[in-house]
Amino acid sequence: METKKILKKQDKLRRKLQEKQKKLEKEEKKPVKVEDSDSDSEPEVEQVRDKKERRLSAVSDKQSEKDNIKIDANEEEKEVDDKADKYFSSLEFKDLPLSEQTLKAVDMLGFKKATEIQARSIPHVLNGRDVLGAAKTGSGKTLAFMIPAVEMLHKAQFTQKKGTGVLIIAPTRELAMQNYKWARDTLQYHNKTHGVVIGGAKRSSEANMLKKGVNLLVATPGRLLDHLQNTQGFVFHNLSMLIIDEADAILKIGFEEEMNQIIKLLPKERVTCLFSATMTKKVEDLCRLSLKNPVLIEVSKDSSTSTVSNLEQGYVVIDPAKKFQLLFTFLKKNLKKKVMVFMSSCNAVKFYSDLLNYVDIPVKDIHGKQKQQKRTSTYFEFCQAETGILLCTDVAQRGLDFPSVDWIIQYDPPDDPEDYIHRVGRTARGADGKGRALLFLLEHEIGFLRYLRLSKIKPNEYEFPENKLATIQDQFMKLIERNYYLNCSAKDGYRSFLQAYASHKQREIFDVNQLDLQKLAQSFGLAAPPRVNLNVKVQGRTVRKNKLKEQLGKRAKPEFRRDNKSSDSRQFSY
Ligand SMILES: Nc1ncnc2c1ncn2[C@@H]1O[C@H](COP(=O)(O)OP(=O)(O)OP(=O)(O)O)[C@@H](O)[C@H]1O
Repeated sequence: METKKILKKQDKLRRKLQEKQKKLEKEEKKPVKVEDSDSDSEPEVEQVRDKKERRLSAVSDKQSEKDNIKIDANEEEKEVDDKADKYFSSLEFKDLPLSEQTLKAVDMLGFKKATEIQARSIPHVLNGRDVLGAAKTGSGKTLAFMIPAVEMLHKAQFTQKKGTGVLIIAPTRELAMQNYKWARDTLQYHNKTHGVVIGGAKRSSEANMLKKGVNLLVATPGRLLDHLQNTQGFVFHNLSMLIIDEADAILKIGFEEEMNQIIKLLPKERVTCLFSATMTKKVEDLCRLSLKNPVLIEVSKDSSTSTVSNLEQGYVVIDPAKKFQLLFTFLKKNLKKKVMVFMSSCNAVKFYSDLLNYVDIPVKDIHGKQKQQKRTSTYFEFCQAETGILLCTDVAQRGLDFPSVDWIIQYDPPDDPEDYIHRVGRTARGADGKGRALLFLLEHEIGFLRYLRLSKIKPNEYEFPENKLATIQDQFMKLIERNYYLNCSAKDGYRSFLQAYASHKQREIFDVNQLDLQKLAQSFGLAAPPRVNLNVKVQGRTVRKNKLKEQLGKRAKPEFRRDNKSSDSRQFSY
């Protein structure tokens, strides 16, 4: 019932978007001759494709990850082409060889023109080519694979008996649910069956559904492998299309082994589409394993920025003791906006969520330690909300399409520039999406800006005058001192923050030894840093640095349990 309500609301939002899009098109038509740009762009697309294809085979010739990155970086420096930033292509969906049912569904969704990534990849997939795709956040990658997937089922006249014809694998449960929603929308005028299997959901009802025959299946890797291996009557030998969404995130989370096993179990004769924001060594390995002679489609590769142009981004250098004060002041001023706040650990999200709700700043939270039901309902609630605050870990960083988010706050730093891009990509989505992002940095973390710049991310420095910060620190500390529950929660949050910090990917910048623990504790409302059972340096006292790093590193290892292969337990480590 709830899902129906949500879908209605989302349809309303989509209609709004459609109106805006029409307006935008009208404006676009004035200065730009679409026909001209189109006729120019065709050969260019081919050229780009040839070049990329050559590069892809070079990659499969076991070129090292390092070399590959170097080549890309050099090209990026040379070719600065902002034209690649345009959102829509000149291709209309009606010009594609699509079934009436799919065209009707796309029309119902309010879409007329294909985005760049859609225009470039749909024709290839329709022709049965494997595709390796990359484009900026919010550029419409989902429909780029969903439309040909649905068309394939239609053309092959898939019946329920034939079982699964299309399989879409996504890294997180929320992204799987979102993909499933797109699948349902795109399939609404076809008579094909569809379903979703995700960790945390009831396995037995999923198994029953699979036995009946699910033509288009969306899944997270752990649960999928479980069904592939253990669900009798799950027919997947007719699989014709495999889609791997956010491949780099799937591997980053730790699903490499599952993915290898899944690929081994699936029929070899199929079309495969793999979408990935970054080409890491692991993604290359997965490409080699799963794709056959793919077309590489990269949109906006040569753009001067890695983030979308409608995004205003800034950073602020903040004293750790004032971090929460700044967050509080910001949220208080933006209660009528839609804001996402990223933190580095589940316990920190939990603490700040408890605290803010306690002091009457209503916030929702999403993190990997919650039950799936709670995660799902929060996800849908925030999708529907026109305003509101969501505190989250990186579990909400990838692919999620929350409509109209105004602000992305990175209260704790991301792991790397890619994570930065995905976090800020939750705003300024779609053709006319606008948004703002703010990164909190401590003094010793400023070096991270250099990494961001290398990845073509150039946030501006923002300043927050101290006298404008809400004077809440004393009350905050008193509250944490007196309230037993909040006190325990604060200590857990503090410990988890430290562990996350100590396991940071770029430890030379995010160096745990540089943290002023006294001040850090204050940002959790604690008068003194709690014992973490580690010899952490407290204000200037250096304590066996190497040993500390070793200990922190050991303790801070992700909580992945190798023995729990069949559930998506790794998602809980966020
Ligand atoms: N052809 C289109 N015309 C107008 N809007 C579109 C079109 N295709 C997609 N959109 C809108 O763009 C938004 C982003 O789409 P989508 O979630 O597929 O992006 P994405 O590229 O997968 O982003 P991310 O990298 O963050 O996962 C959606 O809200 C969708 O409604």
